[in-house]
Order: sequence, then C-alpha cells, then structure tokens
Amino acid sequence: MSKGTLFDKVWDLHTVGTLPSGQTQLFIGLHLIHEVTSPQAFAMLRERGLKVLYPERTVATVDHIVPTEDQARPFVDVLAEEMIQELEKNTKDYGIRFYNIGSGSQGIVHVIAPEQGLTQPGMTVACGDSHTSTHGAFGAIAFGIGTSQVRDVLASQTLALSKLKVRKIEVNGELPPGVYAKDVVLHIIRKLGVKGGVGYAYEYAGSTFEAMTMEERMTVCNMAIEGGARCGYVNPDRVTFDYLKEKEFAPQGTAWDRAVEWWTSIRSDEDAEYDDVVTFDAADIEPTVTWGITPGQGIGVSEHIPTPDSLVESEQALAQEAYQYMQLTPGQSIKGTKIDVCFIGSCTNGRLSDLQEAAKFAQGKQVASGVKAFVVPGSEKVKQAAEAEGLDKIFTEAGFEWREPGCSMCLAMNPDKLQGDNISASSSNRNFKGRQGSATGRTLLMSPAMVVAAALKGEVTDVRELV
Ligand SMILES: CC(C)[C@H](C(=O)O)[C@@H](O)C(=O)O
Ligand code: SF4
Repeated sequence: MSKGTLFDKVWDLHTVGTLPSGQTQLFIGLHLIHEVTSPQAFAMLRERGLKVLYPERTVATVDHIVPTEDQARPFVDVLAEEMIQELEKNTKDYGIRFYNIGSGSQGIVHVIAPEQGLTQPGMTVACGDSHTSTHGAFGAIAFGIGTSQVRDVLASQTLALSKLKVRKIEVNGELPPGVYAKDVVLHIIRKLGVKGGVGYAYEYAGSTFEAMTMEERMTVCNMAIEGGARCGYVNPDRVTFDYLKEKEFAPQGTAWDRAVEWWTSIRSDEDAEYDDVVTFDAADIEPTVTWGITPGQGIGVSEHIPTPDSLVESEQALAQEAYQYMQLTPGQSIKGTKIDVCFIGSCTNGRLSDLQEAAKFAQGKQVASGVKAFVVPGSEKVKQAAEAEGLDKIFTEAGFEWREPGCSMCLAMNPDKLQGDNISASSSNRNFKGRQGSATGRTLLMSPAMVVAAALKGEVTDVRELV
C-alpha cells in the first residue's frame, strides 16, 4: 500500500483494475438506491437487456417524495405515486431488498443503512445521492453518484473513478455546551469554503471527533459534500464497533472478532502522509448559523452578518446576491432574525440523538405564536424509538407537529414546503435559493437545539442562553 491513510488502503483493496481512461475500476460493496435517481438507471439496464449483477448488494428505500402527514396510497401527488410504484416494480423485478413504507425500516437512505448495520468500516458505499458521504462516519469510502453511475453499479458492481487526494481535518478539544457536531461542520465549511474540498477526501481526526458518538460523526460526514469533498470519513474505533455490535447486518460470533481486527487494520497509520492537513480548535466554535445561500455563508450566533469590505474579493459577489435574496442587511446581528418555520429532521440531523437533544430544550416550553414548527424523524426506527421514550409527546405538547419519516422540507419534493419568502430555521444541510420548496423561501441552517431555540422565541436565538 502506497500511503497509510484509510482512504488509500480501502481504495487499493477495492481496485479491480485501471481503465484505458486512466481511471480506477473500483468495486462497490454496498449500493443504496432511492426513488429519485434509480428509475432511469433501471430503464437503461432494460434497454440493454442487462441484469443486476449482485442484487444482494443493493438496498432500496423511499424517502424524498413520501408525504409526512397522509401516507395513504395512492399518494395524492400522482407523480410521487408513480415514483414509488416504479421503485416497487424495479426492486421486485430485479430481486432487490426494498424497505417500503410500513416495513419498520423505511426512512432516509443515509439513516436506514447505518442503523441496520449495513454500513461498515472498510467498505466502499455508493448511492445516487450526494449525501452518501454520511456513511464515511464508519470508516467507509462512500460516494454520491449520478444516475448513469447507478446503472454502472447495478450492472457491474463497479464504478470508474479517479483517485482523490486526502486532507486531514483535525479538530481538537472539548466542544463547549450548546455547540454540536453540526456547528463543527458548518465552521469547517465556513473556513475552508464550499469548494475547498474539491478533489479531496476529508479525513476528520483529532480528539473532538474521537469523542463524538456515531450519530454526531454522521452529521459531520454528511456535510463533507457541502464543503466540496467527494467523501469524508472518520477512522473506525471502539465507538464505531460498539455502535455496530448486535446490529442486524453486523457480523456475528467469530466473524465479529475477525471483522474488528480487520477494521482496526485499515485505520490510517500514525505516519500516514496526507496531501494537506488543517487544524481547528473546538474552543473557537460557537453555535453556527448560515445567513446566506450556501452552507459556507455561516457565522457564530453572536456575530454580525459580514459587510462586503470584511470579505475577500472573491466572496463579495455571492455575498451581495445573498443579502438581496435573504433580505438581510450586512452588519446586522443574526441573532434576533425573525423565523416563520422551524424544521427538525433530514439525514444531517434526523436521528434519535438529534431528537433527544432537541426535546431537552422543548420540554415544558411553547413554540412562539405564529411559528410553524415540526419534527420529522429520519426513519421508522427513529420514530419508533423516539415514541418509546415519549419524545413525540414532549414535542407535541410544546406545539411542534410530529410527522412520519422522510426527507420532508429538507428539499421539499413532497408536500412539506415553505410558502412565499418565509424564512426557516432548519436542521438540514442546504440553504440554496428555493431549496425548501418556494422560489423565494429562505433557509437558515443550524443545529437541532438551535432550531428549538428559534422556535421558542420566534427568532434566531443563542441556545446557550437556554442551557
Ligand atoms: C434528490 C437527490 C439526487 C439529491 C442529492 O443528490 O443530494 C437530494 O438528496 C438532495 O439532498 O439534494
Ligand atoms: S434528507 Fe435532504 S439531504 Fe438528505 S437525502 Fe433527503 S433531500 Fe437529500
């Protein structure tokens, strides 16, 4: 093995060969599919009379288009109904496991694979979805791919890829109270830029990530793509193994011991060489909120929206576009910005621990009048576990709506949409123009705890004031 990073080891172990283009043909261990990016891929297979090579290595779920209120079939939205039917047919025709609504295991694709132990260290994972980087939290190399690549993986279980450079992002120290994994990743993107990671895999290292739970690591890896990196990962350790133990698809018995040994061996070596190393201090990270139209336009909640002259020239045009679209004034404090809608959910922050943390702040409080606030569990399993703990009651008593699992207002390919130029406090990962279903809708990204704080006050609020 050339260098001793996990990325290089896993890449080498999965290399089938070098293609005439110079790209690597890489074997994909786990392929995840959903209703949005798979239909055309299956159509291309049919056109060429091809089979799915290893159907047992593909797992399907439905997430983007599912309504989170009325899930009765047929769906009211005809297009959504067609899409779910298409997935039902394709998975049946090709013998692919499908976690449909009501199966007990349906949910956002990046939530359901880890929670069942499908995602494991040392794997290559691919999915026709940019946030596939989430799975890197396990020490897997996980790529978001396009529809023609979904076809390639279905037909050959391989992908043609060019090797990435590796940047180690080290964060050290304990996170201050009220500061979460979401703030860490928003801080990293703010500092390195939304294109800073282009051409790189991000290795998240240092004591801050080591102290994180698997769900927190998933939050960070989920947004690697928002920083431009194709994938992000954390080296597998005891936290990873403890999370996986006894999960449905995790190795059992003696196979478990062998797996742990192997998973340990693929960790980046102490003397591994990196193409770049960047270091941050956890103590410098505040609860972070985006004020603009990319996840890189973020500031600490106590800061003011940057003025053009405080920005480097290359950032100024985008900032001007953002002030206008967001209807925010340079120099104004982000704290106190009025909020219309509060959304807790998504593959970034829709897991059980996210809901638990949010519930701590919601308990016994009331959502401000005029604010619409709702909680969307990331999966059926998350919903069930949350209800078993009574989190649904805490939220509904506080005035939040409690919904069925799905992508919901993260991108609004379903009935959950912002109206007009409403502004949302959202625990999701993208604040692009029109992202949440209205062409003029505005999104402020933040941690679930910060979303609750905003819901209670009706404006951007520093969650540390509620601690
Ligand atoms: C619909 C899908 C292709 C898309 C993605 O690739 O990420 C979506 O999940 C998103 O978050 O924008
Ligand atoms: S929750 Fe959002 S980011 Fe995640 S897969 Fe769904 S639409 Fe994409």
